[in-house]
Amino acid sequence: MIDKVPVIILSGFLGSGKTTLLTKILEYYAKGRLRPAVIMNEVGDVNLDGQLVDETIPMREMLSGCICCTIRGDLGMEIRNLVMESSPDLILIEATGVANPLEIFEAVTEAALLVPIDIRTMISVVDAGHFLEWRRKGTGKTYHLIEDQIRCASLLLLNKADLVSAAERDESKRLMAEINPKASIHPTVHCEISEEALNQVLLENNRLCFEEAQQKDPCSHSAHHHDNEGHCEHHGGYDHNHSYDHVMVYTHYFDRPLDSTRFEQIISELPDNVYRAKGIFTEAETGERKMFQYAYRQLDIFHIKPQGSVQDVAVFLGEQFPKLELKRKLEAAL
Ligand SMILES: Nc1nc2c(ncn2[C@@H]2O[C@H](COP(=O)(O)OP(=O)(O)OP(=O)(O)O)[C@@H](O)[C@H]2O)c(=O)[nH]1
Repeated sequence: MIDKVPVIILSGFLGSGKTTLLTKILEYYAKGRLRPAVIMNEVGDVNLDGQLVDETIPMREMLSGCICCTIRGDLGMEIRNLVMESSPDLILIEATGVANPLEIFEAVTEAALLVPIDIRTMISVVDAGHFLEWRRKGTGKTYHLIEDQIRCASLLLLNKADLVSAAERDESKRLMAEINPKASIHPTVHCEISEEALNQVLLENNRLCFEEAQQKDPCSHSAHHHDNEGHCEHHGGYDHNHSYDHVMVYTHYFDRPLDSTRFEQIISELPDNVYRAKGIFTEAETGERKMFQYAYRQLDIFHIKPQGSVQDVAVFLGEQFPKLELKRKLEAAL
């Protein structure tokens, strides 16, 4: 009998901390001398998060679409190639922040027809402050998507606990437990989770939560478009009406170094409907390459030595934000 390669899916809304968690899990496996492989999926056409993963880790990038819908058909082949080329002990899939968890589960289940893999668990990372803000609104595709990401996980990280008060952290935890009473919930800062908790979830087979979620809600709110009469379209196709439809991506390439003060100013003035931005640029003052990460009004900029040749680029994700105005401002910062 062929041993099945365990698959762990990392889910969570844009900027919640999935890549941060991925790097922690990879460090944890390195200590145990296990050889993981990674599939990274991005809705934009560049993979910047791959820069944060050690180049010795076998990795496949799936860009310009979402593995749960537009590029779902390619997932099986990517996993198959990864398994054949590097025989990993396990595979970690980092989904896009706008991926519907039930559909990722279905996509990986389809891939299991091509290659001997076994979905082990889904871990969802939730940005504590962002979750509470959406919860207070209580409507919209984004909120329902975050709810689904919570509902389907067996382990929940209530991340960015440093950015909320103790009372808000407790409120988020209580609300998350209402949505998914079965998952264990760990408040974290930078996804620092105990090895004991990781061990438990990674060793056990925890597919239960998303199977239950699927039974409860076969037409999940976030995955399907409701037509004007309120009918829910049925599962079956995945090239239509997806949660990712409402998210806009703008990719801007820089052909020269940037004035970093002006750039920071532009980022600090981004409208609220830009949820996420990230990129690499060359700082005009020093000539250094810098990576920036912007999520939920927080900006981090740090020095980076890119692996391979990466062009200077910024990717913005959000809903209905003015692309042209942003383009004009970015050009003025060159
Ligand atoms: N203050 C704070 N920042 C955090 C924490 N966890 C992650 N971040 C920062 O949040 C930003 C986004 O983190 P990522 O790990 O890239 O998030 P992601 O979910 O992979 O984002 P996507 O690529 O958009 O899906 C980065 O700048 C992180 O350093 C945390 O607990 N506290």
